[in-house]
Amino acid sequence: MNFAPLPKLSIPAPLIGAEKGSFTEFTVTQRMPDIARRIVKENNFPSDINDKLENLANELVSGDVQPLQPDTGADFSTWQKYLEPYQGQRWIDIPWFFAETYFYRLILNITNYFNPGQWEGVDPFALQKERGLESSLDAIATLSSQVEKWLNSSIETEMSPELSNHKALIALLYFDLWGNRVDLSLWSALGDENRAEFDIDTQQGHILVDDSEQVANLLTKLQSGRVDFIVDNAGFELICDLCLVDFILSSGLVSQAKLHLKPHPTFVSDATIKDVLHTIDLLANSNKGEIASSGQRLQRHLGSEKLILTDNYFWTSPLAAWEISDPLKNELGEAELIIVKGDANYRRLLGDRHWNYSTDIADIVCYLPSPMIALRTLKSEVAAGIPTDVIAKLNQTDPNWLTNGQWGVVQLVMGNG
Ligand SMILES: O=P(O)(O)OC[C@H]1O[C@](O)(CO)[C@@H](O)[C@@H]1O
Repeated sequence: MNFAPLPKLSIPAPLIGAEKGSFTEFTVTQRMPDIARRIVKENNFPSDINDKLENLANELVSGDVQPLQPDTGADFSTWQKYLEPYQGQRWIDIPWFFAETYFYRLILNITNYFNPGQWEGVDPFALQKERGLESSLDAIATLSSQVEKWLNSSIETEMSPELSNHKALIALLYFDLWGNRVDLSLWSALGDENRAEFDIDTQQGHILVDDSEQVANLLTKLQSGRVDFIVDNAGFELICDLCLVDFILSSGLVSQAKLHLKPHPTFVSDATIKDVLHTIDLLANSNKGEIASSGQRLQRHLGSEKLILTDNYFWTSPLAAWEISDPLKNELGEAELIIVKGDANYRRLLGDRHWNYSTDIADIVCYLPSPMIALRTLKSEVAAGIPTDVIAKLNQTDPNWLTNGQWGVVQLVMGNG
C-alpha cells in the first residue's frame, strides 16, 4: 500500500502547558489536578494511594514529572522509553499530549490498577462513567426508537432505500458528532449544574466543516466491507456510536464494523472493551422495547462477528497518529472508512501541534491508508481545515470557539488507500 508516512508540511511546535492564558495551561494546572482529586473523593482507596494522588495534583502546577513505579502493565517498559526525554522537566514544559496521556497512565500506576491485589483492574472513573450512562437513559430511548424507524422507513414511507438510508446516516452522523460534547473530563471541570446547557438543537449552524453528505454517499454505495471506529467516550457518546453501528450493520450497508478501544481507563470517560460489553448488555436488558431490540441486535452482531471489538496500547500512548505501528496501520487499511471520534483522537491525528487553523487537513492527515472522517466537537486549541472567513467571524462572535465545546467538525479526508 502506498501512502505518505508523515504530514506533507513541516511539523510545528507542540502545545505545552506553559503557554500563558491558554486552555492548555488551564488544563494542566487546574483541570488535571481537579481530576486527580475527584478520584480521591469517588473511590475508597487507602490513604497512601490518596496521598500520592494529592501529591500528583499539587505537582502538576509547577513540579517535575515523576517516574512510574514498577507495575505489571503490558505497556510499562514502553512508557519508560517514552518518559526518557522528559525526566527532570516540569509538567507544564513538556508537550501537552504527552503530559495528559502520561497523567492518566500514572493514575493507574498509583492506584495499583496493574498490580495483583484488591485494586487490580479497578477503574478509578467507574462512578463517573456509570452516572454518565444513567443520565443518558431518556436520550437512549429516543435514539433507539428513531433507529428502529429508520431501519423500517423504506417500507413505511415508500421512500427509496438509498434515499432513506442517506437521510438516516446524516442524522446519525450528527448525533454521533454531538454525542462527543458530553465527555466527562470536561464535566469534571464544569460541575453538575452546567450539564443541562449541552443542547443538540443547533446542530447544523454549529458545524464549521460539514462533509456529512459525502460520507453518507460513500456509505450508501458500499453495500459491504468494513467500517472502523476509533472510539472515544463511554456513556452517551458510545450509545451514539452503537446506534450508528447498529444502523449500518442491520440495514446491510456494510458487512462489518470494528471498534478500536482503549486497553485501560484513560481521559476519565474513554471506553474500553469492558465498557462496550457492559453498555450493550444494559441496552439488551432494558425494559423499554426499542432499547432492548437495539441491544439484542448488537449482541447478535457480536455473536456473528459482524461487530468486532479490539484494543491497542497505541490509543493510550503519547504518540502522534503518524507514528502508528505498521501492523495497526495495515489493520486500518482493511477498512473502507475510518471514523475518528472526539477531541483527543483528533489531537492525536494532528500530533497536538500548533497548525494554522486553516491548514488543509489532508496535507496533515495524509498518512492513513483508508478514507477517514473526524467527528469532533472542539475542546482544545488545535484545528485544521477551517476556512479563514469562518475563523475571522468566530474570533469576533465567540472568542472561546476553540474550547467551549459548542462547535463541531465533520471532516473527511479521502486517504491514499
Ligand atoms: O472526549 P474527548 O472529546 O476526546 O475530549 C477530551 C479532551 O478534551 C479535553 O478535555 C480538552 O482538550 C482534553 O483534556 C481532552 O483532550
